[in-house]
Amino acid sequence: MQFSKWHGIGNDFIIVNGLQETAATIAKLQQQAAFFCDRHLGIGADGLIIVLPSEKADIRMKIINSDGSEAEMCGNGSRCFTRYVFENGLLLKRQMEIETLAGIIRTELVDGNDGNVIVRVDLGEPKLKRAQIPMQGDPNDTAVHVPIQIGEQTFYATAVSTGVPHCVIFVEDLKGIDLGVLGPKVECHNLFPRKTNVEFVKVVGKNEAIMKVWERGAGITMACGTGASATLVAAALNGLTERRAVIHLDGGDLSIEWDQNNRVILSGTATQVFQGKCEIR
Ligand SMILES: N[C@@H](CCC[C@H](N)C(=O)O)C(=O)O
Repeated sequence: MQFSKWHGIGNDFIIVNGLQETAATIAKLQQQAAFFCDRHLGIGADGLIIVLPSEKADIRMKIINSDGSEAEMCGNGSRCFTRYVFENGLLLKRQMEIETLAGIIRTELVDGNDGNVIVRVDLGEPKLKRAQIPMQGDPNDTAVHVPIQIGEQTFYATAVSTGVPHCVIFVEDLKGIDLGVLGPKVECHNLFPRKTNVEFVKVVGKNEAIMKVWERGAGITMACGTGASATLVAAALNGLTERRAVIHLDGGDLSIEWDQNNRVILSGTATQVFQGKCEIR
C-alpha cells in the first residue's frame, strides 16, 4: 500500500488514499494503526489519516491516534489532508469541505508571503463545557474556569471543544510543568468521561501564548491545531488575550482567530516528509 508522511509543525501523520482501497483493507489498516504509528516498529507518527469518499461534503477524513483510538477531528491533520488531496489530484479545489466525525470543516489553500503554502481551517463554533459552579455575583451563569485536583496540586482548567475535547490550564511557570506526569492524569480525570487533550499555557502578551500539549491517544506531541485553537478561545474567555493570537508550540507557530461569527479559524503550514510503501497483513 502507498502512503505519504506529512507534518503540521511537527505533529506528524501517515496519510493513505482510501479511495483506491477496499473496505476490508481500510478496516485492517485501522486495526493496525498503532503498529504503523509506532516509532520503533512501524513508520512512526502521531496519527494515521485515511482519505475516504463523502456523501455530505467534498471528501471525508478519518483520523486514528497513535494508540489506535479514533478521534473526531484533527486540526494539524486537516491541513496536511487538504494539501495531500490537492497535490495528489484527488480534489482539484483550493477551498474544500471535509466531513469528519465532528461535522463538516472548511479548509482553504492560501499562498503565504514567503512562498509557503498556508492552509486555513474553519473549525466552526467552539463548545464550552460549563461547570455547575455559580459565577460570583451571577447565579444564572456557570464557570468555565474550574478547579481540577491532581494529587496535591489544584489547577484551574477551561474545558473547550474545538471538534475534540481540550482542557486548557494557564500557568506562570511552564518550565516547572512535568507534562509526562501531569498530562495523562488530566487526560483521564473523571471530569472528562471521554478523556481529553491537555494544554498547559503561558500567556506572554495580548496576542501571544506558549503552549505545551499532551494529546489524548498520542501523548506529548510537538503541536496540536485544535489545542492551539481551544487555547485561544480559553484565553480570550478568561480575558487573557484578544480574539486573535499566535500560539507558539514546540514545532512552530500557529495563528488563530475567534471571529465575530463565533467561528474559530486556524492557519499554518503543512509539509510532506516522504512517500513509501508498506504491507498490510
Ligand atoms: N493533533 C490533533 C488532534 C488529534 C486528535 C486528538 N489526539 C484526540 O484524540 O482528540 C490536532 O492537531 O488537532
